[in-house]
Amino acid sequence: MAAGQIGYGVPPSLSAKVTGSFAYLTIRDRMPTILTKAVDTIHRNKNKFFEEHGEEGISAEKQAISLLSKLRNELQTDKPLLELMDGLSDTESWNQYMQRQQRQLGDQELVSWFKSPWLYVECYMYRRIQEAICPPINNFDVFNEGKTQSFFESQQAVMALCTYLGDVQKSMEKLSENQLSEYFNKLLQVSLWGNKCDLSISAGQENSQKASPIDSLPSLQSFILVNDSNMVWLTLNSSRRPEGSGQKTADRVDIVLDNAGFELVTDLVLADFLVSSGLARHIHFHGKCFPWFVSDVTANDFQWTIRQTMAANHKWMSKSGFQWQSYLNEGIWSYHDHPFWTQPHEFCDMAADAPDLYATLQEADLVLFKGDLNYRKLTGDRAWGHAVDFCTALRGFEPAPLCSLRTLKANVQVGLQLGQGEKLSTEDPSWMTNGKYAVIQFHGPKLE
Ligand SMILES: O=P(O)(O)OC[C@H]1O[C@](O)(CO)[C@@H](O)[C@@H]1O
Ligand SMILES: [Mn+2]
Repeated sequence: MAAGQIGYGVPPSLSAKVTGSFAYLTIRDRMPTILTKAVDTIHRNKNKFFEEHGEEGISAEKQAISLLSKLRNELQTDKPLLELMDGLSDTESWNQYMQRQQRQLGDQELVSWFKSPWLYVECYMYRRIQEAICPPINNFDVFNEGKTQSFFESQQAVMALCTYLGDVQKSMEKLSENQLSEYFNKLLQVSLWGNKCDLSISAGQENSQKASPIDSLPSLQSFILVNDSNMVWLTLNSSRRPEGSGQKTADRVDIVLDNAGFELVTDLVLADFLVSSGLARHIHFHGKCFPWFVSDVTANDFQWTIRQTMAANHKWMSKSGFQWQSYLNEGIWSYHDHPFWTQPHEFCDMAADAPDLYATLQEADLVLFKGDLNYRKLTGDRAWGHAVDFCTALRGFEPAPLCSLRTLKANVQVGLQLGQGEKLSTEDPSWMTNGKYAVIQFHGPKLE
């Protein structure tokens, strides 16, 4: 059976069919709010569109507002999903996926917002936003304000983090293996908790990081439900080859990014540490090729964040920014944005639907997946039991040793101890969706 097909023991996809479920509340409440904010943002930029594009900019603004309002009405009245008509490079793939969804539903009911898988319709909404914003304003990122605000309002935390990185790097040569792994664990957890800052769960409410990210780690420790940091450390060390050993030396870690703003800075700091400590020789970053889930990183966000860090009036921030830019110039770091990351597929379909991307990930020694949406795609956004193995939920998706760094914002979680989920539900009924808990969840060869 092909990976991803419904087979024995594969539970159903989360959907809004379950009234009152988190999927239902997201589609009924949060997604329309995101569309309303998008309409408001476009309206507020009307003059900008006129200045840049004259009358054409105004008519594109009017069209975007009308299409987004129509989209919101379709969503709120559970209309059938519509084929995309914008003829972009991924249009055909999206329309084929819709036909695949329709085949799974059969001809009794049409693919629609409250009946089809939540993962699919939420991704589809962001692709319809892209369709609504036509030339000449098609490069306008309707979520840009929120992403830049998150960065500006996290400056204290960014400065503290870059200062910490600078201090660690000053003594890097003298660090023992234990000290190195200590710093690694700290910066891995900073990147993990950076994922709390995402705008789609807050439907765009500000979410900047105020306190020092290092100082808050001890108080957050008990909220990490699965901590496979040791497996990540062993994987990195097993893939490291002594210089000149003639063995594979291109140690490569891929980071599948999530949110811009503070979270992206935590990922850049972690990546800098991996390279400057010698734990990895190359980092491949994977971002989104158009604005996605409100706060996800696009190429523009990636470049903007590095430029802002370089330009900071703070010694360690600007030092970090220049170091990051030179990693990019030297090819030690590289940024990629394959269309698959902005499509609705579960990751167990990647080998079949994006074999080129799967082959790329297979070249990595470790792939870090940031955030909740990536976790939902890793597990197919299905109603697995909490004690089901992560490996089972991956359903054959294993291009390389991988680790999810995720704060829980959707009600799918696997790989827990027997009874752990039930215990959490009594202690904190919204534990899967309130963003307070997190996992560092690894899948790969067992190493001693
Ligand atoms: O940015 P992250 O961590 O992927 O979080 C996005 C999550 O927020 C939500 O929009 C909240 O429902 C989820 O649908 C989505 O998985
Ligand atoms: Mn996100």
